[in-house]
Amino acid sequence: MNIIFLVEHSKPIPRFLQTLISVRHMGGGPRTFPGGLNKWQWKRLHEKKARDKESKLLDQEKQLYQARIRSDIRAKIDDSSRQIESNYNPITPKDHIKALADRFMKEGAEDLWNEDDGPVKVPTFKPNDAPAGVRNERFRDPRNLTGNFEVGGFGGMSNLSKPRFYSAGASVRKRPGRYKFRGNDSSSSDNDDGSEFEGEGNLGRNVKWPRFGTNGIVEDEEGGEEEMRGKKMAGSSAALGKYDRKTKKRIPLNVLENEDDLSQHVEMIKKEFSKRNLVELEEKDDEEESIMSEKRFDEFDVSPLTVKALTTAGYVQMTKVQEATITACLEGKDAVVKAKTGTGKSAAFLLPAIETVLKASRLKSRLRVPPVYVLILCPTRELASQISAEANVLIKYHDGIGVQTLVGGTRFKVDQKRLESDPCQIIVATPGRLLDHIENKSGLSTRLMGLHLLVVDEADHLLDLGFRKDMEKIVDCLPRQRQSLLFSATIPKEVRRVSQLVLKREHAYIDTIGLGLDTHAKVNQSYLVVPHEQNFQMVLHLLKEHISQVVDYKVIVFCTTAMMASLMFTLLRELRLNVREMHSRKPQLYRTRISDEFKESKRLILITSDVSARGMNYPDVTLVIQVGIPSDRANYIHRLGRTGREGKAGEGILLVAPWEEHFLDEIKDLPLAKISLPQLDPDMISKVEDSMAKVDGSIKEAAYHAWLGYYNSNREIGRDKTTLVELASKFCDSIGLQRPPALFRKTALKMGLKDIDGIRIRK
Ligand SMILES: Nc1ncnc2c1ncn2[C@@H]1O[C@H](COP(=O)(O)OP(=O)(O)OP(=O)(O)O)[C@@H](O)[C@H]1O
Repeated sequence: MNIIFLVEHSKPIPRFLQTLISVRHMGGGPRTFPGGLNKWQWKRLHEKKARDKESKLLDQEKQLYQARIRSDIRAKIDDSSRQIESNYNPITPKDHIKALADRFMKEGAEDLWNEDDGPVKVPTFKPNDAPAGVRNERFRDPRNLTGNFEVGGFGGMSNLSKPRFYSAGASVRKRPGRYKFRGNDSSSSDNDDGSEFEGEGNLGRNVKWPRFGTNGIVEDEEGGEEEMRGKKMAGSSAALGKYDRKTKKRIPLNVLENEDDLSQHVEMIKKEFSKRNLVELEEKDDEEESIMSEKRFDEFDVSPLTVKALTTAGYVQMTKVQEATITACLEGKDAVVKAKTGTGKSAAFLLPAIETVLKASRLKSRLRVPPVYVLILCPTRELASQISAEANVLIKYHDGIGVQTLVGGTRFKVDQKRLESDPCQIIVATPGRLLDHIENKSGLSTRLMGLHLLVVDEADHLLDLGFRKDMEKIVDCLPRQRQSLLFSATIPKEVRRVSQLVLKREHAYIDTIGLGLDTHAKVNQSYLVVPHEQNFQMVLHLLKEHISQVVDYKVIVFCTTAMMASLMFTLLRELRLNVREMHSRKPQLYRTRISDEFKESKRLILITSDVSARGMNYPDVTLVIQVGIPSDRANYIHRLGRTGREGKAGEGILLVAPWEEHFLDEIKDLPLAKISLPQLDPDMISKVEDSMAKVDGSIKEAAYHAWLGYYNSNREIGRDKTTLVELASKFCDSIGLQRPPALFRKTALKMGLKDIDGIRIRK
């Protein structure tokens, strides 16, 4: 039935009518559907979607089912291992006797007792009460005691893993008053090796159950002794406990000795086990620590020319992160990848980047200006250059592929000219400069519309507040149909949440660290709590010590800010150390030169700020010193990650002032050892003071301002402004400033320090 609605155009259409109209529109008649599809194509598309969904659900079911089976098996294994463990606990002779006594006090076994033996109790026998070794049904049944029966001794006591008992045919001969036990075993093993239990006596009514005296002598009720030749007859008498008339209970010495042997034996086994476990753990640690995988690049769908370039560069095997990510990345999936510092993440995203370009170029080879197929974003200029350099190594044999770097600190026009003259398919950029190009309509925006792959290196940093706005603007200019990959050594939870800004909802999370440490086990980490006034002296002391121990030393000293790095550099240069300086206040050309020099050299100390904290691959750094707390835990990990790269060893020392100790809480899961404060050489202290006096006042003033700015923005320290300013004054003293430098009124206002005692405002 057709319903026709007459709707007055001037009035808005009511919501229910809108729904009905849209329903009717879905009805029949030739119509075009989104994407220019006709009705049947649209229908088929939806049928396919439904089928895909169904198969995905089935897949999930299958995985769940397998997981359930796995967990069942694991639970069973757990149970059985727990059982085995319980058998490891040797039963004490007392418990053993009690268990035997209990057994003979079962219903039907009353007649085994004399009146003298005490009241007959009928306790319920719990199978678990039995000693580990007592498993012989015939022995359990008292009726069997009147004839021959098999006993195997107390095998459960020494055989810890599996109960072995009564292997040989020990016999009790029915002869009243006499019990003879014969055992041909050695002292160490129980009766499972064939020792014979030979007892004589009336084991029927009124039987007197034998008790054992010392040295294998069996005592009867009257104290008569019977010879016991079986060495391991410990505690097989049921007639003990408080009903034993004997005032002095004699315990066979050899039994005790054996008990001792036994416990020693158990200890030995335990030690052996723990030793073995330790070795296994160490082996596992080594295995986990190794960054390499067994796989080779040529085992994956990587172009032979890339494999050739990799081989030329000395890469044959993949690293673990490369193996873990390559399939998902090549399949075009979005992914967040977390892997430790220095484990080859750059190549892990460069390989799929190159494959993306190859595939895309095949499809759209006739375009005049090639689109940018791959965009790699990273936080610093040096890192962008480093990634470009690595990309150039990998595309060495691909003639048609080009990489270009867009970073700040270089001339914009030069960038533009290069973009026009040599259009490349891969761009490595820092967000600021890329935005400049996009906003200046240099033609790059159009080329970016053909983007296939976006890589965000150091993703947690780029999605952090400092870069967030720029990132949002950039992502807005990119096509939605693209693959996005986020890489970092640290992916805090908040970052995973905001990663939706870049990623599709359905993306892979590849974490090669898992529950392990975020740092490398081969990097020794320690911290020192240093009073403020000794900070510079302590750095000098640590450097001198390291230099004296490591011939080819290569040290990075991280300072909290650029200006603090500048002060530290100037002081250490004054003290004639082989230092270099690198931070954001230096011109780009200088930074590039220092970065290249530090890559190549040995016996050099780089004094730097956080511009060097992430991604920089300076080979063979032997020590990283962090002076003052880093901005957060992730920053600590990245700074430390400049040493111990490619699975090598390294060392990291963190210097904190007593009021910075709260930061240690943030990294309490990391293995930092506390170093006690070393005695500083008075000569060295005065040298530092002399050199500090020679440092230019403007450097110190800038350092003071930077110091105040850094700690003022620290959530913990910046909260109490009065204390902050007091600490700042102490810092002033330590760098030889007579009084705190004045602040601009505006700055003081912004920092919330205007009316705080000790803050001077510029007139
Ligand atoms: N398959 C490989 N075989 C040998 N060396 C490799 C391989 N992959 C990468 N490398 C080397 O490992 C070093 C570290 O790589 P890279 O800089 O990519 O680490 P990263 O994981 O990105 O570190 P960070 O987290 O600090 O950024 C580099 O020197 C690189 O050349």
